[in-house]
Amino acid sequence: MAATQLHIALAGNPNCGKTTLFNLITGQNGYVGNWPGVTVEKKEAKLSSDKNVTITDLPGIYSLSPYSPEERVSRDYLMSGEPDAVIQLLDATNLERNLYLALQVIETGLPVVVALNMADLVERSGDKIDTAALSRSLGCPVVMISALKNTGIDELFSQVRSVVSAQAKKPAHHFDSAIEDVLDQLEALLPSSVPVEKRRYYAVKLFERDEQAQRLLQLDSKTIENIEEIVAACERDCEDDAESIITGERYAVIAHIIDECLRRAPSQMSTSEKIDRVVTNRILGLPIFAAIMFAVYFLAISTFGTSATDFTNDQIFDAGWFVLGQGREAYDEAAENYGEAQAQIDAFIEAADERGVDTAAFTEAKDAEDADAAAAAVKTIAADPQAASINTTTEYQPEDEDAEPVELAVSAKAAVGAAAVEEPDPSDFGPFVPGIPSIVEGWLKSAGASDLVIGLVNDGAVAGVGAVLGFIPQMFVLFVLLTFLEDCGYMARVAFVMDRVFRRFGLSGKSFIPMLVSTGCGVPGVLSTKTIENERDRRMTVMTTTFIPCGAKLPIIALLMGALVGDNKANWIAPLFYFLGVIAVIGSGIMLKKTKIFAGRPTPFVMELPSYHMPSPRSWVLHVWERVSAYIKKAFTIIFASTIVVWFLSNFGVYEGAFGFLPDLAEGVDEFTDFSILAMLSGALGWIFAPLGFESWQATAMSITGLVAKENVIATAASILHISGATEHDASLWTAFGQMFPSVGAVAAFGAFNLLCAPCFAAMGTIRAQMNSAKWTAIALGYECAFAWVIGLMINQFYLAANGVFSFWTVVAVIFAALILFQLFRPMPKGAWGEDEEEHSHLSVGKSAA
Ligand SMILES: Nc1nc2c(ncn2[C@@H]2O[C@H](COP(=O)(O)OP(=O)(O)OP(=O)(O)O)[C@@H](O)[C@H]2O)c(=O)[nH]1
Ligand SMILES: [Mg+2]
Repeated sequence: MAATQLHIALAGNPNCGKTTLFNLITGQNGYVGNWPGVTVEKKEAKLSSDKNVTITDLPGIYSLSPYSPEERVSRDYLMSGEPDAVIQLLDATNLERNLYLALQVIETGLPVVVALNMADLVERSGDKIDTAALSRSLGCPVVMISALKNTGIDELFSQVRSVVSAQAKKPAHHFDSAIEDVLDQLEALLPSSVPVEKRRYYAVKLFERDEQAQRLLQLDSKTIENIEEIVAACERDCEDDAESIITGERYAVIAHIIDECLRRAPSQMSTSEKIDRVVTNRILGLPIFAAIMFAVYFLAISTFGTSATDFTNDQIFDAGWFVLGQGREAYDEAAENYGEAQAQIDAFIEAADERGVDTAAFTEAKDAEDADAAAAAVKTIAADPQAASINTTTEYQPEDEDAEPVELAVSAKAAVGAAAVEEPDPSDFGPFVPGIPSIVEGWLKSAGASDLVIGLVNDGAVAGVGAVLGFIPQMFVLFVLLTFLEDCGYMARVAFVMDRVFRRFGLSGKSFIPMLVSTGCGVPGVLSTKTIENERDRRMTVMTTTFIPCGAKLPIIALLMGALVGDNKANWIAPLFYFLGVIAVIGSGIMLKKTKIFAGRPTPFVMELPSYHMPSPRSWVLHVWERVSAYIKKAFTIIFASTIVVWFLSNFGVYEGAFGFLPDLAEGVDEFTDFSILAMLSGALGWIFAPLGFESWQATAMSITGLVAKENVIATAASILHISGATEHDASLWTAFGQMFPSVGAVAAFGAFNLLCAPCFAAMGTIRAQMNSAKWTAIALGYECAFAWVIGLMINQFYLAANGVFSFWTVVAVIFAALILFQLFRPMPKGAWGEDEEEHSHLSVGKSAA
């Protein structure tokens, strides 16, 4: 190929594999999902094998007469004059439907190569396609390919190159001769500036009364009148409207082509159809979906994922760990002995102090962490006659909270013995890997860093970012499972099943696709609402779709579960938070649809169900990696920056009239963070959350930083807990987190609020762009926050009421509950659905292979 720049467009029906092909030939990583409407914006990239060729992946469309925004994107690009050639991709397992668009694209007069994708599936089904005959009928090259299995791609590009350099041609297919005559008349009326190969396209468009084409051609009023007369005459003859006439003609051409080029294998019920019988079953469909999502969240959060996350949080990002199990046991025993010894000494010193013995030397040595000096001081104190007569006992609670407390002797003799017990060093007990904080602290100390810097790095950055990274294993499991469900084709069925539910309250299954995407991330979720033509439905979907827990909310769920149920008990709670999101969407849908602003019939929902297939390992891995890496990137950028800010805000503050670094300023005060700027700022907002049971400044701070990015909820928790030293006494982040709240009800309310309130900055920006109106953005975010607050209020107040605590807020909660129930169950207001007949959704199953 010469060094000229070539632009090639990838056009085709939704879900025919355009993005898969695009990724294959450009090395990009665009979003592939096994349901229609994945790509909603065009995307460009250079061909890997030839940088002079630019490929444009277009949103899938059914026709060139645009109805929805993404159909417009595709048509405008095709007609912009930019593409030098079009690869018209067809799902070869579903030729009829796909040929409809192909004919229109061929009519545009652009150089077209038809690529029949999914060759592998066709072969498996036993169907035979005569590509030579098809090429003759369509008047352009036809190539069998498989984007997934990478076959036929070289042949495809050699054909593309030859059509680009060949003479432009008029389309080869013809309509009924009466219609062709009319089209000829219209062609004759076109300005001479329209090139010969585009004349038929514009003739057809004028026949269809396409406004855009009329405007583009800048016809004078005389010609327009003329055209109208010709079209109207034809309509009278055919007793049909112009658009339907053309549609009918195209289908007649298609029927003829299919007859000639396709030999079907004897039909039998395919495996796909058998599976669909069960999973889209009227009664079983929903319970199956619920069970599957339950399993997904259970597996991700409660099983493998949890132990891995515990490990990262409590070992890697905390104390460190033993490579061998025996080391751990021996170390634990030694640590227990040491703990007992310390308890004996402390009790002894306290008793001695009470008897007036001077214990200052010991306190000093202990503060200086000088073990030898402390031991020596104990000996000196034990020698004092006042102390020598001490003889009592003390109780010691081992680390393991379930273990019985131990009774220990407290006497001079015991203390001297205890002073000889050395603090165990993990490295003496076999291979030990220190945790990141202690490694970092070592480095910083040796570099002469101050306490402030060590605190900033360890309690701020390492604790915060580490806590977020700690959830990667869970995130990984979640995305592996979700990607599988999306790619194998199951999720497309769920959209169909949900359509039946949504339709009841006037939304269509189309609104479910954005929810599906939002399970990964709300940003593409909100973007994918573009496929919803009805503006009211689109706005409502934008408003509610981020209720679905995205990947970044998963750590919140995991943390909540830990705090709510502790270790391994009732760990089936986690999946419920996913359903909280689903219920919030459905409930909001029902309530909003009964308001004037959103009333209206659901848009008809037509969706092709793709055949089931095993996802290709490459796209599976890529997809999971894409999502996990975005999460990691966020941890090191926005979360990192946020934790630094949180650290400063929680370490600096005013204590006894002076402003400064609190650990120095308020030395010896345990809860010094209470005097921090963060505590002041968040405390001022605490009243908002008081009725929800979490007015503490810590919980408020977490909720607010969560608005920047949801990961911040845990990053901030980890940071605050490390600064205040809470996790040092307590092995796990979970328990320490739970202790920040007055009750289980408050923890649940906190979770509900943070999962349902306005999403992160990125998603809010997307909502703004999608709504394209400041007013609607405010309505959307306001609704989300208010809804979240009300749900949180009800959870906390009803929990309190169940425990016999009533207040003014109990009444408010009851009123809200009554209002919600009223709005949910009152009948649809009269006239809200308009006059027209009820429309039904259609299910059409693509011809499928096993
Ligand atoms: N068996 C098989 N599956 C394929 C092939 N090409 C694509 N697929 C699958 O078809 C599904 C849809 O692929 P996409 O590339 O997302 O389709 P698209 O045309 O970009 O869809 P939209 O963006 O919705 O218009 C995915 O599950 C792919 O893995 C193929 O050659 N063989
Ligand atoms: Mg796509």
